[in-house]
Amino acid sequence: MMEPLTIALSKGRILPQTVALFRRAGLEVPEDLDESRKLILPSADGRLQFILAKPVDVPTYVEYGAADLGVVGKDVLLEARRNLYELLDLGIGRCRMCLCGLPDLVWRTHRVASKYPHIAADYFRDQGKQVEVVYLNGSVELAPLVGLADAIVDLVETGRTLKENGLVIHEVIAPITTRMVANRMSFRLKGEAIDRVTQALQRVVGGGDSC
Ligand SMILES: Nc1ncnc2c1ncn2[C@@H]1O[C@H](COP(=O)(O)OP(=O)(O)OP(=O)(O)O)[C@@H](O)[C@H]1O
Ligand SMILES: O=P(O)(O)OC[C@H]1O[C@H](OP(=O)(O)OP(=O)(O)O)[C@H](O)[C@@H]1O
Repeated sequence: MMEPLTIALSKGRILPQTVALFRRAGLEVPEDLDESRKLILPSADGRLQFILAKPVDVPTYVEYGAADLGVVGKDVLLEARRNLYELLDLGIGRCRMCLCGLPDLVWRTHRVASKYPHIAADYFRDQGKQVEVVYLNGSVELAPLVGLADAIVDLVETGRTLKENGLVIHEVIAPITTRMVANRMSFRLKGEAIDRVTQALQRVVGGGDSC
């Protein structure tokens, strides 16, 4: 029996859609994957092994080869800057990375709050604008409301969080979707098994493209 292909899935928001997509692609996903507290779950046919990680940690598992493949948001990939192959756009977890703030954005503190400090810093460097990026781990929309920052760089999906807090989008920095990534060595050594998974998923991703 061949060694199984290890796939790191992001726990949380995108997990149910990821599981649905894998099943639609005819890939065997353990019955209890999204309810169980287990972190390593083999598929019944023994060809795949799923590991469940925090989204932000998925690129780390894949770069070090602890997982051959990973399913993770483009936001996390842009921020993590790991050395991985991006194989497929899965077309789920669709949102936008945006610069947001109060409707009349005034630069007072010259600070921008974000859970994505690299993405924010890259954006302002490209704009030639000097700002201090302040890292926050969530509820980032709070920062401009209480004077911690003038603006934020954060994900916007429906726009509801912005609206309920009196904030608006000033610029869309990047469209975001969930991607499948591969470890560089695995891609060469386990090419056949990786191709099987990639092609199965490619057939069912709505509007997603091969990268
Ligand atoms: N409205 C949204 N807000 C945040 N992420 C979204 C949204 N819509 C899609 N996504 C995608 O879902 C991924 C996972 O989001 P999720 O909230 O589960 O993880 P997280 O930000 O690491 O959460 P936490 O820090 O609370 O564990 C994001 O990286 C992003 O690619
Ligand atoms: O446009 P919307 O549909 O309102 O979605 C966007 C919000 O969702 C995410 O936060 P999340 O719910 O992950 O909580 P967090 O602020 O603790 O990260 C994101 O950081 C925004 O705050």
